[in-house]
Amino acid sequence: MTEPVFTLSDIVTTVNTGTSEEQQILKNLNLTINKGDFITVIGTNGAGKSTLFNTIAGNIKPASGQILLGTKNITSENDIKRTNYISRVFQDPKMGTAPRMTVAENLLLALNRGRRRKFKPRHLKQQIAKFQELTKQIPNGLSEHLNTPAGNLSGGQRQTLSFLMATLVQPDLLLLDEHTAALDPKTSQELLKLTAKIVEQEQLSCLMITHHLEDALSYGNRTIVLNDGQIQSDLSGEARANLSTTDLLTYFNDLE
Ligand SMILES: Nc1ncnc2c1ncn2[C@@H]1O[C@H](COP(=O)(O)OP(=O)(O)OP(=O)(O)O)[C@@H](O)[C@H]1O
Repeated sequence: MTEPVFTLSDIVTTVNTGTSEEQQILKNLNLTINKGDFITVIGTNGAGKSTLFNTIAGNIKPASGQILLGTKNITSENDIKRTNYISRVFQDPKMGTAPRMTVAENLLLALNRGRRRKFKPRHLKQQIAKFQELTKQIPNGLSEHLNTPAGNLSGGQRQTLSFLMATLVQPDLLLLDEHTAALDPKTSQELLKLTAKIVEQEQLSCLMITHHLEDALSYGNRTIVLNDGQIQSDLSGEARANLSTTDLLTYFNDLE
């Protein structure tokens, strides 16, 4: 039986509230995310995808509506508190890692997420073998750079590190905000494959924004189409399996 891990009910998100520029971005949006759902999110520029993620992560407080984590109402919890159970990977490889800390130190930081633990060199030593295994999963040389500061990594290596950090301690919800868009095609596909592997292995619940319709259909078990601040379509099962990218493109164009 499926159980909701995250529920958005009647979410209204406005920007520039109280000014003449006030604008409703999310318009009574409803979404239920079940345990193990890997949902790809598509939509035209300005449809509200980033605003949806900002609302889920607590960066923007909705004007109305309710956000539930399981059965717990977290609508008023701030973004910092939500990092204990929501992980996010951004498009920009520079976000999500500490540039002056080494790869291994960054991973240790991620391993200690939500725990009050002081940083000690012996803790790092205890984890090195694990970190080596973890980084070896992708053939981009990250495993040979455990002692390199994150700021000196290539974009692909740094984004892999961000992704591994986001999933090292299992989050209740993983948000992938076009996390492979800034990478070259080969590196992008490698990271997408690693994403699918880890999401499945760890049975993570995940939302992934993408502009690649092929990726939107080939990864995950559900695709939602966002249009003008609402979920226009929620595709899964046979309906999704039978859809080609051409069908989806037509569909997509109909929205504009
Ligand atoms: N802080 C803000 N102030 C004013 N307008 C905003 C703000 N945040 C978002 N918007 C507007 O809300 C709309 C939705 O933006 P959002 O970034 O969520 O779209 P998106 O679907 O992620 O687009 P893209 O694919 O281009 O990244 C856009 O019209 C945008 O200009």
